[in-house]
Amino acid sequence: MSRCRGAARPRGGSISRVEPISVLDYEPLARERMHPAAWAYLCAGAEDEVTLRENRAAFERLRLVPRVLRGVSAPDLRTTVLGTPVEAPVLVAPMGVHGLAHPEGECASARGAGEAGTLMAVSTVSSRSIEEVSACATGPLWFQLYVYRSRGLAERLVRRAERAGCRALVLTADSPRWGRKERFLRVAGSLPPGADAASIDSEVGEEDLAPAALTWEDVAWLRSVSSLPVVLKGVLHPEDAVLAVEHGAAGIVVSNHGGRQLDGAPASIEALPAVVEAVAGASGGRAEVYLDGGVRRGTDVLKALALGARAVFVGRPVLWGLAVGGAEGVRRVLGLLRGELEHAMALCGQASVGGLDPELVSRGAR
Ligand SMILES: Cc1cc2nc3c(=O)[nH]c(=O)nc-3n(C[C@H](O)[C@H](O)[C@H](O)COP(=O)(O)O)c2cc1C
Ligand SMILES: CCCCCCC(=O)C(=O)O
Repeated sequence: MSRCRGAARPRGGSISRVEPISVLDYEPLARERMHPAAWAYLCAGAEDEVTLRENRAAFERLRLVPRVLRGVSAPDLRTTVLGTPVEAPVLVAPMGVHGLAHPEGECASARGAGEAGTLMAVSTVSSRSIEEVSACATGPLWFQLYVYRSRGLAERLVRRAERAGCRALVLTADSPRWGRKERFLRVAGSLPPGADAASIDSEVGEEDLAPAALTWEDVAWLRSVSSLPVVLKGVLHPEDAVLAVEHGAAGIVVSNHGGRQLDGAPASIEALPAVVEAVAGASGGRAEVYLDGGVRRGTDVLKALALGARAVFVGRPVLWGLAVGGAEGVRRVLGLLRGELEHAMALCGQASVGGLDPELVSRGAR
């Protein structure tokens, strides 16, 4: 399969001659610019990519039921995430090795995110070190932590993230081992140049880089070694959401890792309502719930917000924008999503992202 998703798009390069008008227009343009192995890695889901496809299909099954005559002309998209103001509830997901998409890697992505008025989560396996990214960034950063078998490495990374000014730690919980990205394995045995992991390359030898099988005690451990808020990423079961709150998580990302870990896991948007309900019960609304996976349209963002997400993270489209236009491409991708969200809110009669109701979303025709 040549594309990251199944939907029909214009073929034959015709779209590449005009300015992209939607996020999805960036996908074929990015593919033209990237090494085939890098492209396969970026696109890949795990195994048969059932969950990867389902992330999109589940959004497409949902309907928005607009309210009318509400006098909404300029919806307010501004919000906060763990107290940090953002221009819109559309954040940059932690993704490794941005250097596969652009030589400036995460430095360009962080500039693009900042210029779009939002925050970026920097991956443990970023191509540029957390110090370099922080030096380039024009907006707030969070740091995504993979805990390897060496806990000493994890603690050193946390210290570096703190010194670099990151405002939260995102602990990825869905990766006790790496998902099998067969689409990538079929075309390449290894990643092409650009796939450095600068923050950790300087720290360890290969033998330390196996992921650890974490337990809930590790969440408590992370909280004990840092005063930064901890966000748990990769939660799909409501009981895990409750445990996350009980172990002190300030936020939860409902995520199946963009379909890259357990194939057959539910779509994130399907899992969201039960997690939102569980977190509301367990934390009285203090913990924030975010979503990622398959967000490609402003209407997807609106559906997720209406179903209780405080914000969404966007993954692959940010790398498409990065490949096509560096920092400016990232800014434009985020700007397109923001513009579409604003448009959808106006058409749905919604004045602000704070006042959305699950009633806005329906599973079928009314
Ligand atoms: C190329 C690539 C690299 C990723 N690297 C990481 C990572 O280092 N840490 C992590 O927690 N998630 C990682 N993810 C998962 C994203 O954070 C996010 O969950 C996912 O991309 C969201 O789905 P979307 O791409 O459909 O928007 C990666 C995803 C991709 C596509
Ligand atoms: C050997 C490095 C694997 C990094 C995994 C990054 C990730 O979470 C993803 O690609 O997905």
